[in-house]
Amino acid sequence: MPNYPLFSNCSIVLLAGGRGQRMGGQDKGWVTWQGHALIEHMQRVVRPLTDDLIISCNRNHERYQHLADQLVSDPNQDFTGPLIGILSALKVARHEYLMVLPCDAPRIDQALLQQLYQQAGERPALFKHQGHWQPLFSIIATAQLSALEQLWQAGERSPKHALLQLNPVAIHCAADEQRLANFNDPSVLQQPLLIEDSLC
Ligand SMILES: Nc1nc2c(ncn2[C@@H]2O[C@H](COP(=O)(O)OP(=O)(O)OP(=O)(O)O)[C@@H](O)[C@H]2O)c(=O)[nH]1
Ligand SMILES: [Mg+2]
Repeated sequence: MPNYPLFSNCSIVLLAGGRGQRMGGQDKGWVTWQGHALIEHMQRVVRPLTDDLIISCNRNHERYQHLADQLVSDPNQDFTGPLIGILSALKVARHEYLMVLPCDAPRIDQALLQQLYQQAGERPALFKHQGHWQPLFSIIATAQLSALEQLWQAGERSPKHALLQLNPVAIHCAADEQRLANFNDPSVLQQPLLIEDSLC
């Protein structure tokens, strides 16, 4: 029997606080794909990994509460982007590290997240795919909160630019990596499961 949680010193935040404009203004976490909400796909993968699962959301709090250990919400209604969700999660995270994930990447799996976890350290670690940093697939020491807050106070709103200020470690992905795929608009909801995917 494995010991749960599998990542012993790591909180995880699922970012679900966006406007979902490209999904017609829907709360993306509750958009259904293959019979389950996107947030349910994500929660199924990460639930065994942590005993501190945080969901950053601005709507449907009661529904999200059933899936998480803690909820955070943005301090205002402006949808200033995911960096505010990351900051809010860093403030309440109970562990030394915070793994950051979006709510709309239902192809992720534990093997991919293990790669991220293995790079946990003083410097943030981020996936890099086809030359592009993926700041919403990252792991950050909670001790970096004050540095990120200073950047926020100075007007920074981009998670990528903020994390790049902290000299991050890149985790390079294969060019054909599918597991980081974001579901941004309704057209992708028609995509089938990959052959190796399985849903409990
Ligand atoms: N807390 C918080 N999270 C956000 C905010 N904006 C985006 N996110 C989250 O960041 C991730 C990436 O954002 P997008 O893929 O652009 O999602 P979105 O902003 O809801 O969708 P669009 O309105 O179509 O851009 C998603 O998991 C969002 O839920 C925000 O203002 N606050
Ligand atoms: Mg957006």
